[in-house]
Amino acid sequence: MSSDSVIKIPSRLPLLCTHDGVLLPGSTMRISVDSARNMQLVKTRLLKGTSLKSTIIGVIPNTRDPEHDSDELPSLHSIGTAGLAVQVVGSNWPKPHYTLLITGLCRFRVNQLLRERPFPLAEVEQLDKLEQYTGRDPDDEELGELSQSFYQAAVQVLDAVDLAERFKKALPLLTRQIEGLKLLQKTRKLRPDDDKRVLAIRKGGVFPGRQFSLDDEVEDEDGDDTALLEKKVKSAAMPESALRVCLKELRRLKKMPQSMPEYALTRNYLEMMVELPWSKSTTDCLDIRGARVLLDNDHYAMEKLKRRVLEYLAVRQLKSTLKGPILCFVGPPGVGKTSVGRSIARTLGREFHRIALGGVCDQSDIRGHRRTYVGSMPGRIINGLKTVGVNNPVFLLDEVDKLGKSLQGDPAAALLSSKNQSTSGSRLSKTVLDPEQNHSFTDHYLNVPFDLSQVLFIATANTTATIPPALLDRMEVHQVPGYTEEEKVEIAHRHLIPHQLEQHGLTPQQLQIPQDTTQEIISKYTREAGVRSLERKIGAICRAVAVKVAEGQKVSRAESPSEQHADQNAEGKMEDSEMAAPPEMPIVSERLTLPGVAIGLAWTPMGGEIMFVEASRMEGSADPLEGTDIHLHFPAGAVTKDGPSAGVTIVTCLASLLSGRLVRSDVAMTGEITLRGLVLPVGGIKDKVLAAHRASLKRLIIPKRNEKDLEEVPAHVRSQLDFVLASSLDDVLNAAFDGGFPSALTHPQAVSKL
Ligand SMILES: Nc1ncnc2c1ncn2[C@@H]1O[C@H](COP(=O)(O)OP(=O)(O)OP(=O)(O)O)[C@@H](O)[C@H]1O
Repeated sequence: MSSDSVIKIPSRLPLLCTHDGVLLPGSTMRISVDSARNMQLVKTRLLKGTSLKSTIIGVIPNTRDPEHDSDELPSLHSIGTAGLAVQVVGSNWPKPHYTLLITGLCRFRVNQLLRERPFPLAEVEQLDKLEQYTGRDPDDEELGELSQSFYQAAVQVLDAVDLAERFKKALPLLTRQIEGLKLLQKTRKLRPDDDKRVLAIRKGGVFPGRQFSLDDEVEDEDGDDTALLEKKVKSAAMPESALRVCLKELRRLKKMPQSMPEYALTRNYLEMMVELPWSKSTTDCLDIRGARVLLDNDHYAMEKLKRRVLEYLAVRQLKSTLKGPILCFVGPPGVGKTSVGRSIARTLGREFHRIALGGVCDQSDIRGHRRTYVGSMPGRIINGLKTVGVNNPVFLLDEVDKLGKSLQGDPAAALLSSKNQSTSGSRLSKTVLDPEQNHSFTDHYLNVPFDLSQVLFIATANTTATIPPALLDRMEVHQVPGYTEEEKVEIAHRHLIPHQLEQHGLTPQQLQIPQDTTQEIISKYTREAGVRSLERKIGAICRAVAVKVAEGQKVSRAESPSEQHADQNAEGKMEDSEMAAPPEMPIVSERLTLPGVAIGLAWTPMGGEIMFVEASRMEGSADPLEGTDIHLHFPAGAVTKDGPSAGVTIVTCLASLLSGRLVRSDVAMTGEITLRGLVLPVGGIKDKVLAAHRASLKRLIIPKRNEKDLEEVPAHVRSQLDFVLASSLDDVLNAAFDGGFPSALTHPQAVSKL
């Protein structure tokens, strides 16, 4: 190595202060310059200078926060790098600045700052030399060899003037570089603990004396934590297969650095596994006599349902391993379906959990997400088990008729067994409701079977029409019909009022609601099959009274709702739209002032409804009535109308229209009609009768073959209605019109031409 290859820098150097990046000897760096001092340096020294010496400047890190870089001299680091300005490019956009290309030559120390303006100039001492390793260095063999081979490789590429040749030379070098990097990556993966060590060493670097104690601390804390988890896993009493999976995951967890995202995922999984009630259960305390008392105490009326529930419980008592049917309570809202489910849990001494299925349209809602998904979690069944903490709760699957379907799979299928759902080859996927299979229900998140055979499932729905048939097939359906007014009054006084008083912190002395007030609320302020809205109205009264009690007034008796309403409005204290003026009732008579209108009875998922059917005729060309078009209309667009039970009403409506005679306004009817004029039976008789009774109708025309269903109608309701049991169209028309209706056969134009 010749002495002239050693670079010597001037003893006085202008200083360029940098914020971003540190120039090191031997490297080349692009530096953007825009501060006043640096701009001056570039203008007066680099652009005006003519000698090689004038292109050497000192590049020194400015340790002051650039935000506070003012006119004062920056806080300069005491050591900098002398650099050769290879290129200077000026630009005015976005603001005036220069971009310098500088090659670092050697380090220097600032001995004395000679001046500060227009740019700093310093007396410096050169610290190292940038040497060229062109030959073998006897002092450092390895460095020499490396430099030699690097040099040779570089010269080879330099020699290749032809582009193809150059590619051929450069490619193997590039490939080797990539392979090297890959290898490095692989070894990092193999030794994931490295990260942790690096972290610990870094901490140790700051406090060298504590280097290893810090490391140990991290390991210890982590070790304690996983040891605790391991203990929990072992004491969770999980089945063999689940335990195996947990132990495997624990082993993986121990090897993972905490900073790895998978660490948290695995931990969460293990925490979930240990919290599940694998073998925790409550002991059934079934006493049929006690159950009967409890059911009667909790619920007024609903005799048929309570009887069936008792039968179900009795069989369970006699045969503990019963893989019985799943009870499904179907009825309008607010008739006590959920509440009966809760009572069943109480009679058995079991935990109760409600799983709302309304609107669920993704299978993973029930069976969970696989752990590969970000944010994956178990489905509602497993979550429910975690919540109740035992493996034999009563699960109420609420609103099974409102399960949706989507691209994410059919949630109903997740509740059932289905060959299409096979998870691996011929193996059937284990599903929730199938008693033969649910002992090994596999949630996607857990990925190990959980035994659901001890869970008692009960389902509720408003209608069976939208329950997927395969699901319906698994269940034993029990219709829960709506209540009569009298039943509602009883329910209100026995259950709803005491419950609402308690909810609002009132005593029975502070608020007494007389029966006739309840009756008035029911008939004028609610129109529903169940008692939900009634309960809300009672709640509204309680709120109003609570205000008065809190203000110091004593309320001994609730005013009738209309008085109360007037009172509240006068005082302007309670703006409760729930207690608005009652609708005009009965609302029937005014509608039947024209021929061509008849009242039908419909069954909807919300209970029975009276339904007007209207027909009007206009000029037209339709057959069978030459020159006449008929418009048939079913008002109340929001009420779904399907099924054949409007048949008799439509015919009556048409008969009225064509004969110009009025249908009796206190008559409602239901029944299917055949082409030959026979009346066929229909469903939902009890709900329909109750709806007619609510609407103060007097006469009901129902199919003769539905006579047996009248048994379900409470006697006092039956006694207030005049039932006409129709087997033919003549029976219907005779009962619907005052003074009867001449036989259809005497009107040849009305005979079907089909
Ligand atoms: N026969 C009854 N005896 C006592 N309380 C009743 C009776 N029927 C309903 N209730 C009360 O009415 C309220 C509503 O009942 P619940 O929530 O069980 O209705 P639901 O039929 O499940 O309605 P949904 O279909 O909307 O879920 C509850 O407070 C319940 O206790």
